[in-house]
Amino acid sequence: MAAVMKPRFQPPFVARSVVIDLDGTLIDTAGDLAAAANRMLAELGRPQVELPIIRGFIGNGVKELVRRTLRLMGEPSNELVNEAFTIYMKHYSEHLHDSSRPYPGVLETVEALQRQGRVLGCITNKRDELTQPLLKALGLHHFFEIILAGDTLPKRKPDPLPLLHASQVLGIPVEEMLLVGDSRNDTEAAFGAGMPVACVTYGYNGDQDVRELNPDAVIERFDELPALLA
Ligand SMILES: O=C(O)COP(=O)(O)O
Ligand SMILES: [Mg+2]
Repeated sequence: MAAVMKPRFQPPFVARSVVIDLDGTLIDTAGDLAAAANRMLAELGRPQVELPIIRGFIGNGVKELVRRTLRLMGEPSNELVNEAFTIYMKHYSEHLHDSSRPYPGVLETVEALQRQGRVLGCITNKRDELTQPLLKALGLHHFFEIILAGDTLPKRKPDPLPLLHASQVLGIPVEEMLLVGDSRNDTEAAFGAGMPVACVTYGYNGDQDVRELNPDAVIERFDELPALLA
């Protein structure tokens, strides 16, 4: 059987709709995510962990971040993960935007894209109860026609389901959309859905350069995006 090849796209992208990842793409959330992890660890009587380590654990939702953090101190039981997750959620939801801010150029760019008549969406693995207040607090919420969080649908990125769902709800074919993200979860979801994908270099993809993920475009700042669009 012929190997399944990822469809290739190149700028300028049609991008009637631009769907954007949250953590590491729209908003720099690592400081607050790490602070909540350290508050959780303190409450559990465990040692603190440095920000760069926690940064590497972002991308698969808060529960996975909690599990990976605990794993630094030995394989945790599911019970411990659940207990720690409850503690984490309490602290993180109380300090969602102490230091979290949109990356440079984000606000101006989403505004410009909207003015051009492009339909905007936010597709994140972050839980809905965290996503909605964070986007509201930072003045981004009203730009998005669709917001799909990590627990909105039965599957999340890297599964293509959220992208296919957005395409269906918006009535725009996947190849006329563009996903902007920062990690392997984003590129895998886009490849699976047949959607063009651009990666930002400043986000959270562990130690790996996003260019190795083979996205259709790479940008160093969010405001380089409009130049890639038709
Ligand atoms: O919540 C996470 O771990 C990551 O969320 P993201 O999909 O917005 O990067
Ligand atoms: Mg991300």
